[in-house]
Amino acid sequence: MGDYSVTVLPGDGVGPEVTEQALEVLLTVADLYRHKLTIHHRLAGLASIAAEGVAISEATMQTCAESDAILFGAIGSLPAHERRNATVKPEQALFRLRKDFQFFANLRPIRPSRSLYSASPLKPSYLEGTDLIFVRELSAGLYYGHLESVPGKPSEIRRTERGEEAIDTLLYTEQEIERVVRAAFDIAVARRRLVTSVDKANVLSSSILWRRIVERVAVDYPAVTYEHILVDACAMYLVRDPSRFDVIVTENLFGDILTDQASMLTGSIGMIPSASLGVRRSQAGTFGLFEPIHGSAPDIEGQDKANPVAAILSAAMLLRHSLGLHEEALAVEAAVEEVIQDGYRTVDIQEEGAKVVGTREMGKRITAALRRP
Ligand SMILES: NC(=O)c1ccc[n+]([C@@H]2O[C@H](COP(=O)([O-])OP(=O)(O)OC[C@H]3O[C@@H](n4cnc5c(N)ncnc54)[C@H](O)[C@@H]3O)[C@@H](O)[C@H]2O)c1
Ligand SMILES: CC(C)[C@H](C(=O)O)[C@@H](O)C(=O)O
Ligand SMILES: [Mg+2]
Repeated sequence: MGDYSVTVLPGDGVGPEVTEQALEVLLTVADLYRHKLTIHHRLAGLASIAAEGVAISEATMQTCAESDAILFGAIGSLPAHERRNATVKPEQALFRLRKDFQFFANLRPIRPSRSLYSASPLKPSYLEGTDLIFVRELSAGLYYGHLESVPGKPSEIRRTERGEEAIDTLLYTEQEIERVVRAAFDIAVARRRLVTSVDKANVLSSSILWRRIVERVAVDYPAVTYEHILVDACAMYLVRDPSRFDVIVTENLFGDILTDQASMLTGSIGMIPSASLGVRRSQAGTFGLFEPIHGSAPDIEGQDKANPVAAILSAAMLLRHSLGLHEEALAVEAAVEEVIQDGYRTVDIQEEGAKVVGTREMGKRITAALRRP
């Protein structure tokens, strides 16, 4: 029996709806295995801006720092054009969490369930055997050019004599590349031992450095096969032959885009969880942030339509990676699979003959299916 603490940041839009279900699962599994779980509920994103004027407060950052893990929903719900000129943006909460806690490795597993093959736009024959994991670099690259901590590396729109111009900076240090590449090779050792490094080395300097560092790291992993592929070709292979991949490692923006695309192999973006990990150890694992890869889904907010599976599987990743509770994580994953096999579907994965249920009922059924193996 362990004693753990988790900070919960439900965020905006469907964030609170799916996080409520994930939290119920987490509390139930903790109960089942007799662990003590202390939950700190805090605000992030628009919810925090409305209440405290900032996307995430110092006090909330401190609470996160004192926890074993962070369970995150989603942030941001206004259409981007409505808040284009706002200086305080909900996304800043994520950037702050990722940068301050150095969450450099973002794991996004894509493993289509056989029971959901017909929910995917791809034919089942293309999906068979697909089991891959993205390791997306998360704390550097284009996303961070705007930070004052990177002087002279701007991200801005500026006026010139010829009109406006815009600039973003894609900066990677060799240390930032090496640590995420190493994380990918470490993961591959325990899987099918194939790393695919995705870049745009035919154009970008940052990708040329990235490739060099992959070559250097690979020397330490003689049992792992690796390949380099260009990001545009990767987008094509993900649809043509997804089962060829095992571990895909790539920089921040490429990883953001490719993972939303790859989510459709499972039928919906509402199915894909993620773990954002750094170097800090928690009492039995690695301190991390766990969230679905989807956003606040303003188009379905408040309608009990969001698929809670991505959030629930993120809770499973939290159990595994930050609390070191492997059996408990498997119990959550088995409960999700059981409910799907029983034919329950949220609208995003609905198929002919399926029993379509809302966010709450899907969550309730998964909670009810939890048992100790
Ligand atoms: N990590 C995060 O918090 C995160 C991630 C992505 C986007 N965002 C933010 O979310 C807002 C909306 O962005 P967007 O519309 O481009 O992306 P989105 O992921 O919110 O939604 C894209 C589409 O997927 C659907 N969808 C998303 N999650 C779903 C779920 N659980 N079940 C069923 N359908 C689901 C939505 O209804 C929508 O049609 C933006 O402000 C964006 O910045 C936040
Ligand atoms: C909200 C946004 C900044 C974020 C990202 O691009 O990293 C999201 O799309 C994600 O995938 O977590
Ligand atoms: Mg994204």
